[in-house]
Amino acid sequence: MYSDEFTVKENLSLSPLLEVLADVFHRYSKHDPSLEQPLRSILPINDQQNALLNLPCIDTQRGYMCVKTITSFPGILPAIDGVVSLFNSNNGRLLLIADAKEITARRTAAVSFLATKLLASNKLKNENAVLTILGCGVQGRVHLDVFTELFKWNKIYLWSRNMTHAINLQSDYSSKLNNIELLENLNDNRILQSDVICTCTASKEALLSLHQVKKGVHINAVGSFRATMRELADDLMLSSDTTVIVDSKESAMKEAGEIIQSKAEIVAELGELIENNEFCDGISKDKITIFKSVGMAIEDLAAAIVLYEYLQECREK
Ligand SMILES: NC(=O)C1=CN([C@@H]2O[C@H](COP(=O)(O)OP(=O)(O)OC[C@H]3O[C@@H](n4cnc5c(N)ncnc54)[C@H](OP(=O)(O)O)[C@@H]3O)[C@@H](O)[C@H]2O)C=CC1
Ligand SMILES: O=C([O-])C1=[NH+]CCC1
Repeated sequence: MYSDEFTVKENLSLSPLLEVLADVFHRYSKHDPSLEQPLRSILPINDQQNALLNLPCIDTQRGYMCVKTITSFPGILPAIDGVVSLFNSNNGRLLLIADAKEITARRTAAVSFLATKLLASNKLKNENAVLTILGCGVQGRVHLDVFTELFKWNKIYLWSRNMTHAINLQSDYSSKLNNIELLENLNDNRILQSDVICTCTASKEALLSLHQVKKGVHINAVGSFRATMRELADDLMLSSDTTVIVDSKESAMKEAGEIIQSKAEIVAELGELIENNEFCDGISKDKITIFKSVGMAIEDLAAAIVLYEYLQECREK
């Protein structure tokens, strides 16, 4: 069975995806032996900018194995291309090949939302909550999709290095949302009003420093996945007001530019927060929480399982 990007978009529902993501993250951080995920390989191509990535994992509890093979060519749109292959872990049969662009986009934004729910649940109870998205490429767009499908924000600010991309995104949403405003630069004081910020860029220089954000903000830092990339400045990473959470400690220490360059302490993995109300409720409302993700194979596995099982159900009807 092959699912192109439109099939993935139409059939990958967020609610079951969030449930399976929470389960695999929890089991990953518990070192559950039925879930195996080695560190992914990132092979740089020639100029070191472009890369070939391979992300495998096995989940014998659910009975699936998955491998995603993608290229990352930041100068050519779409920057990410490739496929996700899902197998049966009991008999080795190939079950599904799906477009990796859409799976990567949606599962990454879903993970950012899961982190927001766990680390900033108080913000999602606030009717006046403000969301800011920096970077209006594929990830910025899908973060806007997912974050507005799952929560009603009072105000949304968009910024992109090339303002045309932010203007286009705002205009594509104009019939659905009338509360989106554009930020012309990153010194705009409106960033200081943000309760949740998603940074979705391929930047190599910090875009956000401590003075640009308010106390208690939650930041999902999505963009960097190489030691040379970063979106957040050292003062933000290292402030005593900041708590840093990552998707995987092993991956973050090898791939996340902000962590490698600042040497910030990682307080926990996202999976350690699941079913851990004590930790989540114990975060003071004045703390800045940063969820730094680099992306993991188990996220693609979760998305492929949800998609495959739904398509099978439709076939059987
Ligand atoms: N954490 C995770 O799990 C995942 C992370 N990623 C990473 O997220 C980032 C965005 O991916 P995606 O949206 O697919 O890529 P796109 O190529 O679609 O978008 C790239 C974005 O980065 C911005 N950008 C590039 N360079 C700079 C810079 N120097 N300063 C500021 N902004 C910059 C672009 O701005 P503009 O177009 O306005 O110039 C654009 O908004 C990438 O680094 C990607 O590798 C991707 C998938 C998963
Ligand atoms: O997890 C992922 O697929 C990626 N992370 C950074 C580039 C692609």
